[in-house]
Amino acid sequence: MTTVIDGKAVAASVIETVKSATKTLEAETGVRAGLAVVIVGDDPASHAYVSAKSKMAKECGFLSVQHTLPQETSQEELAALVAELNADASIHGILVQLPLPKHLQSEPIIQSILPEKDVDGLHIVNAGRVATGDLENGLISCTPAGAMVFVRRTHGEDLSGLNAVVIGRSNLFGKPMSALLLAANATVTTAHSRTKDLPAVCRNADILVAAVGRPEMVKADWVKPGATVIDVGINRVPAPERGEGRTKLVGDVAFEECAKVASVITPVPGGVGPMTIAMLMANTIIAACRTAGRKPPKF
Ligand SMILES: Nc1nc(=O)c2c([nH]1)NC[C@@H]1CN(c3ccc(C(=O)N[C@@H](CCC(=O)O)C(=O)O)cc3)C=[N+]21
Repeated sequence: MTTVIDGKAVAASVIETVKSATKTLEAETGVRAGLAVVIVGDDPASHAYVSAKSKMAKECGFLSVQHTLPQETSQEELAALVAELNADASIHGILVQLPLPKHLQSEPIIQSILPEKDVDGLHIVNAGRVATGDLENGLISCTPAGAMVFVRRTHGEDLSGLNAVVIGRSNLFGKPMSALLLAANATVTTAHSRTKDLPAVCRNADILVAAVGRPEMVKADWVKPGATVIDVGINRVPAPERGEGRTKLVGDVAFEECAKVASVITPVPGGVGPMTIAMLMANTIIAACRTAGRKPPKF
């Protein structure tokens, strides 16, 4: 039987841990975890994500602050807001929603966030800690951190002897995901668009992670029988079967056919997506615990 991972349920269990750690931290130290989310412009999809994050932060018991800046915000104005949040002791986590409007450079903004408040895990210091296998002192990027929760709940902490293949090599996901799997002792291949015979490489994977951004690219004959398949793709595609002009979300994995071969698989929606938001909350309580000199919870 194939297990379809319920990402919403796993995310809910992460959120429960965050809630109780938030209560304990406040009761014992008086420190209330604080998350600031910054959004620039009026892209509707970005606004939907940001409201979901702010709402979840409130549910966790955090101080939740949202800064909505107009489309015409300048680089200097955005940098000034980040500097203000860096200096604000009530804020433990800062997230600047990406992508930024075209006239703004995201890289200098992200690198100006204090690493200890970089709950997105995108600062070079946090990326470097992951790359060097130091998973104790930094903040780990939310989507790979969430995917690793699925991997740990399926295979345990130690992946010795298992082959993992990550399709995708972005700084946002593929590279940190490969580093996390390697730190857990898996034998890791990072595959990408230039990889020769990608299906054959994938068939070698006990753990196959797809993050390419191509709808339903991974087919059943790419999957090793009994493998764990984690789908990180979020692609909006036309769904004429649901009515004219309608769309739906699909992953990078052809779910129905791959589910017949895999032993564990994540769906889209309802897989990795909800975990990304849950791990943002996890990073915020981790950051808050550290500033208060408390040991953060494990996820
Ligand atoms: N600084 C920054 N950090 C991010 O982490 C970040 C970002 N910018 N920009 C945009 C992407 C995208 N992202 C998602 C989070 C949750 C779902 C999610 O919960 N998806 C639901 C479906 C939601 C729907 O129906 O649209 C699911 O997969 O079940 C998806 C995507 C975070 N991102």
